Amino acid sequence: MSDAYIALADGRVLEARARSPGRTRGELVFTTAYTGYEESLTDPSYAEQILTFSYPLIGNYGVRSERFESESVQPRAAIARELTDDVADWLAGEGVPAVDHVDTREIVTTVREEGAMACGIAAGPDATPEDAVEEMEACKPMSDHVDIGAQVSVAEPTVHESADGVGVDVAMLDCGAKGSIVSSLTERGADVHVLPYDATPEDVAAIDPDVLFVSNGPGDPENFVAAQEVVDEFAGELPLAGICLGQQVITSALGGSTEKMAFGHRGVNQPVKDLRTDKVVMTTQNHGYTVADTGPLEVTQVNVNDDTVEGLDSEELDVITRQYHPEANPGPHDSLGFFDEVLDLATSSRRVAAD
Ligand SMILES: NC(=O)CC[C@H](N)C(=O)O
Repeated sequence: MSDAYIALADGRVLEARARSPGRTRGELVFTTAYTGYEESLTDPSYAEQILTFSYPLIGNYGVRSERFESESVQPRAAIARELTDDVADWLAGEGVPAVDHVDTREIVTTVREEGAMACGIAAGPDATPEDAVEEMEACKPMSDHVDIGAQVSVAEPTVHESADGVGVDVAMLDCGAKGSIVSSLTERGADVHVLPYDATPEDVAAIDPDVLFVSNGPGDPENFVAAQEVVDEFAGELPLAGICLGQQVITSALGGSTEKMAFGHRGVNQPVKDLRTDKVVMTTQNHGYTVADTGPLEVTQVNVNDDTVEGLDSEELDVITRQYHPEANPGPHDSLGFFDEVLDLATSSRRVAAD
């Protein structure tokens, strides 16, 4: 007998097995990643979403906190064909509902055909289909989470110093930053000054940084109004860099725009072509919005599957951004050189300014 229910916005209720009890709701999305489940489940960009794994077995190499991207589990719930006890116990300990023994192919096909949608879950001995439907009906569209940054950002500025400093100071607007983005910069010798998502231009100026970096983050990039204002203030004055939501926020701030995709890109084998070299690399991705109008920025990289914007640069404004995740663990690491380019931008523009 089923003890878990998944209610979809199209009216269907799927039966499942409760692996971590509770009731919740969120935007239903899927990832095709077959590895990196600890990283995905702690990626702040999944806030307010219910994450379905299309790979059938999740948890086969345990759970280790060294691999976490943040301190807590970020999606509101997890769905898989089969979750190991390691993952189920971890999620239960964190109070995050999880279900398995469900046909995840049906969920993936539905999301591919109908788009990311409202979803409700009820799991546990007393769960009913009506509970799941009630949750689904209370689910808000992602763009209605106007202050989602507050859920995932640091509350106070935090400095991550590099062991082998090269004298580069990065001011990072933390819109829900993954730990690997910070460590990819400190490993290359940068000191990273992490600021709350709603930091002011004065907060950034006080650091006197060599580059302003906008992190990844959850939800609709147009809701990150304060970050857009900071970018607008420093455009042309400081080099700008960003990943995922960071690319979207920088583009909007400079006069471009973003739009919601039908179901987004979430996985570890998204092919990206660099238009300058014609080289294609494999990338990890997790986004549901995309750049629609690039404003003053030049498209340097595109997705081979659907031509969406993957990389933007501006020599004039000293901007370099990526829609995908060069830092992703466990990988692929084909595009890690992005962080070297960010540091080059920070140091070369400083030299020019000093001349
Ligand atoms: N990983 C991210 O930064 C995601 C950005 C944004 N929330 C999107 O879904 O497109």
